[in-house]
Amino acid sequence: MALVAGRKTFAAGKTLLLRAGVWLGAEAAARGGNGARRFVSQRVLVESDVTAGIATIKFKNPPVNSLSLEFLTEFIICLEKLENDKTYRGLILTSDCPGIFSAGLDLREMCGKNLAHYAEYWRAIQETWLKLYLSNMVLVAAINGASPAGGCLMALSSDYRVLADNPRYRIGLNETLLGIVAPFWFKDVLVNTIGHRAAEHALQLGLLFQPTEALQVGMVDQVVPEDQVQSTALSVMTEWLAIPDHARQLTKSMMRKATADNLIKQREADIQNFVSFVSRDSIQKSLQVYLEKLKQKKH
Ligand SMILES: CCCCCCCCCCC/C=C/C(=O)SCCNC(=O)CCNC(=O)[C@H](O)C(C)(C)COP(=O)(O)OP(=O)(O)OC[C@H]1O[C@@H](n2cnc3c(N)ncnc32)[C@H](O)[C@@H]1OP(=O)(O)O
Repeated sequence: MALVAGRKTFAAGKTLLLRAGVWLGAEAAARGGNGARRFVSQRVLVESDVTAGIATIKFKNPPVNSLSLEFLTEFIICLEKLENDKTYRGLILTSDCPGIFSAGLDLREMCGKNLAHYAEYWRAIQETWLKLYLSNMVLVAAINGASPAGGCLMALSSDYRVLADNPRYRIGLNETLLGIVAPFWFKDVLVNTIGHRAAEHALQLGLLFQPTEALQVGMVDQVVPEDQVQSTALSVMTEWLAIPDHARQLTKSMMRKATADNLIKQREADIQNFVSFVSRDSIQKSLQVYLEKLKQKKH
């Protein structure tokens, strides 16, 4: 296993520093005789079935798979590796943390840090989304836990969503409940998925949907018993992979390009908006109060 500290070049000529300990070597994979490979990185587990051309990424950033900068850095590297390796045509996104798909953005990255950190963090969030949303692979989200805000965005950026039937696993863009605002591109993805009226309702109220409601509003495509999430994701994937890649990829791009371009053309302005919004005293206070509430919930 190669443990390195290095630099990763992102769009717009910017760089994101890789933290020491980030895994870089696919060669670290344990290779089975049956075409199965398993890549191990600290926060992102990649299992793959080479014969089927399907990889599974399991988020492994306990306790709640928050999208910390370190997690995002590893995740982007894994995504790039899979995207560039023509072996893989399909990718399943799921969680290794029981009961949580992802708690969304890591609130600690947005609290009490300096402006340069907020900018670096937001660039990584943008990069993650663009890579997911525009992936040439078929993406199926096997949502095996709670999926608020940024966690929901990751699921919404997939091509198909299977959610475990557990009323505790709520999904939605709940930003307003934190006193913050979902950025326009989160909103665009939600509108593309559930339509304008339902999105307006959900976004203003910060609705987190239980599985049956999420299915009803079109936020997920299927709700299945918890122990069938992975097998259902796999059979959906097989169905999607039966379509010729070039035709499906061009169609996906036709459907998604305008939404992605909307961010790409104003990435720097979007970063500046985020930095000035999140660094306001009132927003810092809201986020701190929210974090404190989460902590106190236990006691
Ligand atoms: C003018 C317009 C300009 C616009 C500019 C942009 C504006 C900003 C846009 C930002 C968009 C934000 C997107 C987001 O994703 S924000 C994050 C939203 N996430 C949440 O609200 C989820 C919060 N968490 C929970 O609800 C629960 O933790 C959860 C259901 C996920 C799990 O519950 P469980 O009971 O299992 O676990 P705990 O609540 O006890 O949590 C365990 C510990 O984890 C900490 N925690 C939880 N969530 C987060 C998080 N998102 N970030 C960091 N830390 C988190 C929690 O505090 C516990 O910590 P301790 O063990 O230390 O107490």
